[in-house]
Amino acid sequence: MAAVRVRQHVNPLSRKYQTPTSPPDWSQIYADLDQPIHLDIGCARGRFVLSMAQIQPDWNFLGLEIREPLVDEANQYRDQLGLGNLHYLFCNVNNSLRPLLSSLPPGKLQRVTIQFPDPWFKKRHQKRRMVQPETVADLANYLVIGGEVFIQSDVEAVAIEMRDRFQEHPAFQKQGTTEWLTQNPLPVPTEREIATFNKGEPVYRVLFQKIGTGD
Ligand SMILES: C[S@@+](CC[C@H](N)C(=O)[O-])C[C@H]1O[C@@H](n2cnc3c(N)ncnc32)[C@H](O)[C@@H]1O
Repeated sequence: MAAVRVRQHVNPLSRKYQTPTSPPDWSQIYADLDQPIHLDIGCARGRFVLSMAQIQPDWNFLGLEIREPLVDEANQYRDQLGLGNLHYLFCNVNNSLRPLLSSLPPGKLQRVTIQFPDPWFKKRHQKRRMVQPETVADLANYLVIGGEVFIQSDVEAVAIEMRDRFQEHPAFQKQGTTEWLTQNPLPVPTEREIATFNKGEPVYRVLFQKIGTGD
């Protein structure tokens, strides 16, 4: 399937993206709603969850992405492959995460990945970054105890900011004793991860576990 061409970056604070996405009827989406859910935030073309859904058919995978043409293309590809445990949703995570999480079957969100989010280097653009304190609080509310959040970036400052935001929340505990994980604990690299590896550049990775409610 030929890949669609889309803008590389969109501004999540622009007026176009301020209407939160309405959650779908999940029973119409997944073949088995009882399976644990893996949420991939900022999934782009979604190849990571596509492979994961094939490797782990006993999980349901949900990719969230703000560039709608990529979501449409990914869902078409999913349909061609007939995968009943994978879905992609067009949304702005910064205003749709909470309504989406609250609509999921309770107790099923077990794994979250946030991988190579757009860095928005300029100070005045940093409000556009995906992992804001509210993002962490929402994930703390809806992940199951023992659930995991895996984050990675090729931009050290972005990785530090994400890591610190999760570390500051009492519901989350960083796993491992080293500052950064040396290996990806998941069996599939993302497209951006492969590109970074091919350039010989470092990746900064952290795994968190939800250990309590944080109240
Ligand atoms: C650099 S790409 C990384 C894609 C993929 N995770 C990877 O590692 O290859 C970041 C993605 O996050 C998406 N994104 C950025 N802000 C978003 C937001 N507020 N809501 C949903 N997706 C967003 C971008 O459109 C882009 O596709």
